[in-house]
Amino acid sequence: MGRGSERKYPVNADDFQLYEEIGDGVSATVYRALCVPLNEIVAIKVLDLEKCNNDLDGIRREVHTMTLIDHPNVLRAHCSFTTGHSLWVVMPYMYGGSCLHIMKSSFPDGFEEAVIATLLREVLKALVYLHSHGHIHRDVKAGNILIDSDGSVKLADFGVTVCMFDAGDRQRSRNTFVGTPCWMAPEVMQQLHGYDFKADIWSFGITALELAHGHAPFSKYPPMKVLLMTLQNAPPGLDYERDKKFSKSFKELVAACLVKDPKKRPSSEKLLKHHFFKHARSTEYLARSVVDGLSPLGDRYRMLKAREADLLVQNKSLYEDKDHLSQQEYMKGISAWNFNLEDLKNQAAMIPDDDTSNVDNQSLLGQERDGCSDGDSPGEGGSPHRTVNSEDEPLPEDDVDDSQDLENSLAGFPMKPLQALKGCFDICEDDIPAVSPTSNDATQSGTEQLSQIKSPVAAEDQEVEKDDNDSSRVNRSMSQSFIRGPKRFSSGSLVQENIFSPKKPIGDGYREPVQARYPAERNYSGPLQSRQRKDSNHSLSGDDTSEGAIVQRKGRFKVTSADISPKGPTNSLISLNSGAASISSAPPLSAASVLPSLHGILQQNTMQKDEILKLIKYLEQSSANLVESAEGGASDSSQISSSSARERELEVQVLQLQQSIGSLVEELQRQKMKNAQLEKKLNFVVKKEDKI
Ligand SMILES: Nc1ncnc2c1ncn2[C@@H]1O[C@H](COP(=O)(O)OP(=O)(O)OP(=O)(O)O)[C@@H](O)[C@H]1O
Repeated sequence: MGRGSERKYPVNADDFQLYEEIGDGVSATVYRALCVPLNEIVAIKVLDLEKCNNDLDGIRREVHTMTLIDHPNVLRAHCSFTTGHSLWVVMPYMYGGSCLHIMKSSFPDGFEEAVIATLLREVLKALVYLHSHGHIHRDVKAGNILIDSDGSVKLADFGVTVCMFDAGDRQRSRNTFVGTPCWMAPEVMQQLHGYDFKADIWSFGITALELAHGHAPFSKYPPMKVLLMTLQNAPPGLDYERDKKFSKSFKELVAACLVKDPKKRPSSEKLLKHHFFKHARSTEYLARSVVDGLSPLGDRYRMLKAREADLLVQNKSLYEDKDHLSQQEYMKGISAWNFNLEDLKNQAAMIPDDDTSNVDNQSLLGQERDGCSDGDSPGEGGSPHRTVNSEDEPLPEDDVDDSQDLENSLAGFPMKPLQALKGCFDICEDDIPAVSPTSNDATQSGTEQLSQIKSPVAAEDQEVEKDDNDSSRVNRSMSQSFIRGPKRFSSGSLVQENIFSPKKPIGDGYREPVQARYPAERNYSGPLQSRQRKDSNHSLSGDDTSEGAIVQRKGRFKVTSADISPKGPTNSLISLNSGAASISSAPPLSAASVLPSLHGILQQNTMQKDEILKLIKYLEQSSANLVESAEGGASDSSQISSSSARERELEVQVLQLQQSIGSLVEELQRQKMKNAQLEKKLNFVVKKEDKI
């Protein structure tokens, strides 16, 4: 090994003096070290080969790639060698360490825009280089963006880099499932059609949010949930209200990257020309504004480790008797790039029913581990308490509480919560389009719909938790809506908002107060569907966001061409409710502008119908299981006394489920009617257009 640089680096451990630890990852520990013969400070990544021997190929690939690359923004290995059971990879020492560590220690709420623009420009240069040489990085994130004392930026960690030009046939699409879930593109999660370098563009967009907020969207959640949220929710983005301090062009850049359809994402080359990078400065600026004043990397790393350990101790009592598998699952999934959906699902199936609080507590720890400053963030740290409470007894605000995890929502469900979750996975995995009413680029989302049906009082109660729980709503819309009976039908992307609470006014009347309460200074990322809708900048301009150009505005909502993806627009419910009326009342609309959105709506409608049918089936099955288990329980005399309360509970739940099914059937019929109406309108517009 060792076609490193001009200098000849020794390939013997004795020639290096290891100093303090400066980082660790899933597979390795990184040390600051002295290369004695060259009298040069280096970083050495020490990989325990015994631990990684199931992925020796991956390691070889990483090291090989690291020694071949030659770009100022890509971290290149000087040399590597094995010693004992370890592989040592000798690299340039980057004084500032990773952006993740810098944020954790000094910028918990993220960086200012000029810094972000500069960092991202440098990372993008690295990506342009890698992509043009046939590499997908596959692990773009703040933890892999290293800064040196002079402000130079390098993209590191080729543990998951893969060459697209394998086997001479320039294979452009991969079928392996690798990546860190929060940063992972939906197509990588789906494992359906493989993925290409556009997966890096998604991760790049997530990294942009991470740098802006101090943590990645969904980072507080366990991997299973991250998967669900990424697949089901509208893509995360910068919010018009909450992210006021950021420019329109930044919002556009993020929106351009975080489009679920990889084909619609710009290439790294195109992205580099985005006008957002006019905000970028020189790398000396980074040195001055970010690196200067930082304590030595080793000290910072030690401090962070200590904080992490404290947090673990603090939270230990909350989960120590709980299921350890779940902890492992969380830790592994969040931080590992060897991420296996099947494993995850198997693990999920093994988590016992009462694991609800566990997951949340782990999330707290995990986010600390993974660089999420949620411990400092109001609202986000609150979830463990809530969860613990909700396990014993539902909180009064549970009716409208969106902060609970999907697992929590399922806790009251008679069938095993994680079994139910597994069901969700199956739906997601096999039939993503059908379960993704909140598909691409939502301009109005489940989150918002949810907020529409919240009572004002509830909205007030929930104000503090709103930000960090946006992300869970769409997911939970399904579980909550169907599990807790009509009273709790808080809707979401799937179910028409007024169906479960027909007397409640919908629309701005309820939305406004909630939105007005966003504390402007809070910085959370998350799916932020409502933010996207509110963000009128979202895709207003910018050559790189052409797919997001506005096709049509409907009241407060806009339909963008990006919405007109094969998956249809995600503001479907509002569109469904108002679409027919607005077509006839909007005089300047041309068929050309309306048609695509109508097609989208129709498609969406059909998908919703399918989804509802699936859920009905699912609920019917669950309901049958319930009855069975209730009967089974009754026949077992030894359990009679202890299970009578449970039986009553089950009966209530059966009733609720039946009501839910009834409501769903109604909803289905209503949607069918709407569908028919829309079809009529569509035909009418088409005919009109043909005549013209
Ligand atoms: N050359 C370097 N100079 C300074 N710090 C470094 C260097 N390389 C790595 N680090 C620090 O060590 C941390 C762990 O890096 P490493 O690439 O080994 O992680 P990993 O095992 O690949 O982890 P992950 O899977 O989470 O990416 C980085 O986040 C960074 O803070």
